[in-house]
Amino acid sequence: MAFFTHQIRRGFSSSIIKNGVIKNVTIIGGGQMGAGIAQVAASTGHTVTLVDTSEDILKKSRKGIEGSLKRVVKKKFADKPEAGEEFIQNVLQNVSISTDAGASVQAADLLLEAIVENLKVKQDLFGHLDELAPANTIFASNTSSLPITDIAGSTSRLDRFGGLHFFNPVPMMKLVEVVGTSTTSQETFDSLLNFSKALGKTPVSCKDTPGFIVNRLLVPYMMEALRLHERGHGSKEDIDIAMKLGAGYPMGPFELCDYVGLDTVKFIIDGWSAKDPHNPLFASSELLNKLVAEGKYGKKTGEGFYKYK
Ligand SMILES: C[C@H](O)CC(=O)SCCNC(=O)CCNC(=O)[C@H](O)C(C)(C)COP(=O)(O)OP(=O)(O)OC[C@H]1O[C@@H](n2cnc3c(N)ncnc32)[C@H](O)[C@@H]1OP(=O)(O)O
Ligand SMILES: NC(=O)c1ccc[n+]([C@@H]2O[C@H](COP(=O)([O-])OP(=O)(O)OC[C@H]3O[C@@H](n4cnc5c(N)ncnc54)[C@H](O)[C@@H]3O)[C@@H](O)[C@H]2O)c1
Repeated sequence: MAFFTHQIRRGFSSSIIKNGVIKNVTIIGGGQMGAGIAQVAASTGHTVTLVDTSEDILKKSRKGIEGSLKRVVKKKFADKPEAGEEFIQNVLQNVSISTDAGASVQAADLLLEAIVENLKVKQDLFGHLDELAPANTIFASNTSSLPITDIAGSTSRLDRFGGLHFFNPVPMMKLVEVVGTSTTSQETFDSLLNFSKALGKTPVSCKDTPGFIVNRLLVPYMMEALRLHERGHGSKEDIDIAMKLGAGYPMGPFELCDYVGLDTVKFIIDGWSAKDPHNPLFASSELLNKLVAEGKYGKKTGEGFYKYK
């Protein structure tokens, strides 16, 4: 059975979002976040098109979704393996993949972006898709740190643009930060909030401030752990153990940096530092810069602060 089709559902000539209820979702970026969001949206009955730049990347996204679904099913259908397998097939049927963002947005009630954490790249993507997408398609970014207002500025749909910030790993993390700008309409904000609930997540409402709520607190903490290590005040292993056993965190800060992606952590902190260079919370880390320069981005590349199989 074909798990995924490469066909775009051309039967829809344009998005037909009804009463602000999001059903068809196009996700741009099939990395750890995009694939995770696609999985959860498809698992909750949404029709998903996942877009990335190459077939190879999308094949990897598909493998990741299948692997994650198997883990979910192992628990959810522990004593009903056949029902579990059926669930997986149904979810996979809800996901199409494509390398053609313009075509895949034609039927989208929601266009959700989860590509690299770079303002210019995000603006270019949204600016381009704004011209191709139906007028009523809602646009949202999963950015970790960039102002939604700045990203939305590349489009002409300022009232239909917001932030939807998910957490990694998406199938496990319950929170979604829903971000409204000064121009996001109440209707759009409500649609995004209700979509988060439909995914089984708990949404919180955030202002368009750097890092929203979680990252504004979490990223400075992670960076301070790196700097503490650089000052020679603790090994990365000891710092990780300390924060897990002494503060009850599921992962230590070095493990978490590797899990998030060191490239993403660097994009976040460099962006904030450029805007507020004297803020010591946003100071850089030589160790982080070195690892990123070496292409060691953490778990997703097989090595970061730690090595992964
Ligand atoms: C920077 C960004 O903008 C914002 C962010 O996202 S910041 C990062 C936020 N995320 C965090 O802080 C994550 C912190 N870590 C955790 O919560 C936990 O370590 C964790 C949920 C990732 C894993 O749980 P843990 O008990 O440590 O490890 P593990 O034994 O691998 O997983 C337990 C179960 O979780 C489930 N699970 C974990 N990852 C999963 C995934 N990707 N898909 C499906 N299920 C998963 C599985 O059921 C797994 O059981 P299994 O091993 O039998 O399959
Ligand atoms: N990693 C996290 O913990 C986390 C959590 C929440 C939010 N975010 C944010 O989500 C976004 C994605 O992060 P990620 O960790 O999934 O990154 P990732 O590196 O795993 O995936 C990014 C994907 O986007 C694709 N891509 C890049 N440019 C593209 C384009 N123009 N068109 C289509 N696809 C393109 C890449 O090929 C890649 O597959 C970033 O903005 C990041 O800040 C990350």
